[in-house]
Amino acid sequence: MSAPSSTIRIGSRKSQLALVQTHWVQGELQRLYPDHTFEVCTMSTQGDNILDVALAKIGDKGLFTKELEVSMLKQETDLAVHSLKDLPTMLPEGLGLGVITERVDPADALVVHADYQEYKIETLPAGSVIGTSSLRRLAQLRYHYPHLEFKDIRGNLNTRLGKLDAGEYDGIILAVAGLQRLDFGDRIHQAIPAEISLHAVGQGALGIECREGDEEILSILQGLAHQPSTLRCLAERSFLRELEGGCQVPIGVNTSFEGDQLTLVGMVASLDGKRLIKDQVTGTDPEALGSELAAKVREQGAQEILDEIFAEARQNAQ
Ligand SMILES: NCc1[nH]cc(CCC(=O)O)c1CC(=O)O
Repeated sequence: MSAPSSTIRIGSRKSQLALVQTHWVQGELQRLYPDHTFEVCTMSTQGDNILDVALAKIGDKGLFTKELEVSMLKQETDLAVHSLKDLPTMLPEGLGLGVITERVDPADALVVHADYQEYKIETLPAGSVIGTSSLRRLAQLRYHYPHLEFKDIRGNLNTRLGKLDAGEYDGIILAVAGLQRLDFGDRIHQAIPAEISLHAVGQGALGIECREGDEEILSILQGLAHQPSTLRCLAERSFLRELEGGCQVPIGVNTSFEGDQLTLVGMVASLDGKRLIKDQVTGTDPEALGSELAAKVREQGAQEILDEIFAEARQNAQ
């Protein structure tokens, strides 16, 4: 006789993007394990409740993950689906990153107002107003295009596109992945080349968190594993962890495979866009690549840039 089927509870934020991602995971797991029942439990996180504050200024790690984590530790849910880039590199005791799914395009995208259709990021006229809430996008774009103006933008995808179309911005920068997942792929005006904007650590992949040592859940999650995406994202996360950066620091990466050789490109930039330190390493051990690259950019002054940003964040928090 087979074991009685059990119900596995999946925690998710309530945002549209989170729900699309969670329902995709639920569907895939249900297809792979038809004898189990997969149930979605939605909850609000701290990050969802402070939509009108400039996120960058909050700078708290785990803003979008804490409530989901508490519920797993209380055995109320069994796993949580995150955009990997929102998942801190250090997880609470008792929890771990169970699996990384196949990554979609990790690039950033330029979305433009109707009057700016003729331009690309590299041809936008001086003074064009670009909306972004990401320090990483801001610092890199300022570095390459000091003649553009940058304005903070918050809210979910619909809100942001609405503000753009209403004329508050000439263009905004969003992740290709989020736009595609929410069926706004037709609004992608330009995928910004990696030479201009290195993407966020883990961008475009999902990270599924679960209790450490929960062998049943860990083995179920292996059904969703994607090896190349996992190696790339682990190298990126190792780089970020070594630099002790959260999701709100101007750190960008890019990874690529040539045979079994993984290349990790990483950069740290100052918020004024005046300094940008970028380097790369190649090898096969993702954790080692991340720490090796962190050491290389540190030698070139990355730590000073990060220390300035942390000092300013502490001052803002007072
Ligand atoms: N910062 C919020 C966030 N978290 C995940 C995505 C979607 C892209 C992804 O899965 O990496 C987005 C939106 C964005 O950056 O435009």
